[in-house]
Amino acid sequence: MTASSSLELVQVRDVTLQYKTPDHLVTATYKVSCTVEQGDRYVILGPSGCGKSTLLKAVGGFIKPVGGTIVVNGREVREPGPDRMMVFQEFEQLMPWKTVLQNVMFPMQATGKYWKSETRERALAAIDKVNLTKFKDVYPHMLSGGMKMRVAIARAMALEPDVLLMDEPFAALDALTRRKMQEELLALWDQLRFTVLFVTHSIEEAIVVGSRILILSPHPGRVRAELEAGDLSYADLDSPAFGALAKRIHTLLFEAPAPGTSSEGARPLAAAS
Ligand SMILES: Nc1ncnc2c1ncn2[C@@H]1O[C@H](COP(=O)(O)OP(=O)(O)OP(=O)(O)O)[C@@H](O)[C@H]1O
Repeated sequence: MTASSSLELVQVRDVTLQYKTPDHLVTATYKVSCTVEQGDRYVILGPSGCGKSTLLKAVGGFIKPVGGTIVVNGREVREPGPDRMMVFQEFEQLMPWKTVLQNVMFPMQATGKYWKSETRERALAAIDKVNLTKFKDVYPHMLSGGMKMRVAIARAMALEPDVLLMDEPFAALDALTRRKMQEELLALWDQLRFTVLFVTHSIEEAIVVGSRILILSPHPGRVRAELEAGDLSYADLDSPAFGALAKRIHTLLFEAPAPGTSSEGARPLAAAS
C-alpha cells in the first residue's frame, strides 16, 4: 500500500463492481476512482442505474470489487465494519419499541465491545452532541423527521465511525421536508464536522449538501468529473454561482463526452464561484 496523506480518508482506486445473476453479468461501475478527505461532504451524483448505491455499498464492505481497491483510513475494505456506518433512508431503522437512548445504545451492545456503563455514557454523549438530551427517554414516534435523523446519526456516531454513508436518505420526502432535513444535516455537520458520503440523483441536493461532487456517467458508472461545490446553500439558489454550477453538472450528466475523451479522463473541475 502506498503512503497516504492523513487527510485522505477513503481511497477508491479503479473500482469495478459487478452483479452476477443467473442470466447476466451486470457491470454497475467501471474503474471508478475518487478520494474522500476528512470532513468532506462527498456526494456521488449520477443518473438512475449508474451504480451510486452499489459504490456506497462497496465502501460499506457489503459488495466486493471485481477490480480495484477501496481503502478507508489506511485499511483495505474487505467486509462491513463499525468504521463505516450506513445511515438508511427515512431513518426507519430506529426501533419503535426502544427509547432514543436505547436505540443509540443498541449497536454498541451488539458489538459486545463496550462495558454496560461505557455504552450508556457514550450514547448519552452522542445524544447530547445532536442536541437531543431532553428527548433521550422518548420513543421514535414522538419525534419529528429531523429529530429521527439526528437519532440515527447519533447512533452511528456513538461508534465513532470514520465515515457516515447515506444512500438517498431524503428521496422519499416531500420537497419542504426534504429541504428541512438537508438543512438539519448541514447544521449538524457544521457542529461536528464528520465525514459523509452521500448518494443522490438530485442536482440541487448535491450542490446544497455537498462540499465535493463526484459525477458518474450512465450505466455502467464511470467518473465524468469531480467538482468543488463549496458552501452554496438554498440562500444562493438564485445566484449566478449556483446557476453556473447546476448548468455545468447538467451538461456533464446529460451530454455525451466529446469524441476522443474518455469518461475516466475527465479532470476535476474548479469551483463555480
Ligand atoms: N442485486 C442486484 N442484482 C443484479 N443487478 C443489480 C442489483 N442491484 C443493482 N443492480 C444493477 O446494477 C446497476 C447499478 O445499480 P445501483 O442501484 O447501484 O444504481 P443507482 O445509481 O444507485 O440507481 P438509482 O439512482 O436508481 O438508485 C443497475 O443496472 C442495476 O440494475
